[in-house]
Amino acid sequence: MNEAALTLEGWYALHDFRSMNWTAWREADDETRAVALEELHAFLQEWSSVEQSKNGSTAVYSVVGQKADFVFMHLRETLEELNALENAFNKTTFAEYTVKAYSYVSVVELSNYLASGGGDPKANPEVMARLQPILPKSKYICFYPMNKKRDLSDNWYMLSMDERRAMMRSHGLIGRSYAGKVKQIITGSVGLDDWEWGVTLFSDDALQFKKLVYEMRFDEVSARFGEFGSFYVGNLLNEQLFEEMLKL
Ligand code: VOV
Repeated sequence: MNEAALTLEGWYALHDFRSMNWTAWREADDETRAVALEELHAFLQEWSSVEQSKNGSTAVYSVVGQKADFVFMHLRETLEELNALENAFNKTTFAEYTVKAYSYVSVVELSNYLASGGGDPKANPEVMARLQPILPKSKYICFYPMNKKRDLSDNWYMLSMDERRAMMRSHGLIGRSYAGKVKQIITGSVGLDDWEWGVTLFSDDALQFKKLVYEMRFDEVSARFGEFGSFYVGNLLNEQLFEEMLKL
């Protein structure tokens, strides 16, 4: 059997995409809308205190285009916590005015393709910071799921470790040239959701998503083996911006 890459897993991730039912929101009376906004604020504050105590992280973005209106990206230690928080949110009055648009379940993943040194990687604070990342609050987010191809002629999973490592090195070099411009969080989802990875990118310049993804299309690992799902792009929301977005 071919050699599987070794992976390290960190926090579980839930990308929860919602659309607003604007008709119902408009038809709600002022009091109901005020209760709904109050609940939304309480959740945003709770998520931010979880983040401050380093027990997880949450990023909130509006979504541009018709695929959704906003996304909550949550990172938590366990699937139970993710489940509890989505259920708690679904029980709110605010959630009654939202429609589920898409969701993605995965876990923060690092592979050993480019790993250096021995010892217990989880004893390394830099590795732990990558496995349990505090999500950047950059101006823009880009999310898409992807697979590596398993066709007869182009099957990633039939390549030797050395061939895959060489391609991942080239991938990493391109990625590194975007240091300071784009931050990536790769989450593995084999056995968890419909695609093999979730790719979440953060940047203060949305054009850098286009430039990075385009450049990677010419790199062998993406050019030959990359298969991509739908792309979601959005703008950072904080409590104030969320309220403005919901204002009628
Ligand atoms: C912002 C830039 C950036 C940087 C620096 C970067 C670097 C790296 C390194 C060093 C490594 C390998 C070790 C590890 O950390 O796991 C990876 C791993 C991975 N990547 Fe990446 N990637 C980036 C960015 C980046 C993008 C934009 C994409 C989407 C590809 C595209 O064509 O749209 C991507 C995908 C992945 C995936 C799916 C994996 C796991 C592959 C596997 O088979 O296991 N990635 N990636």
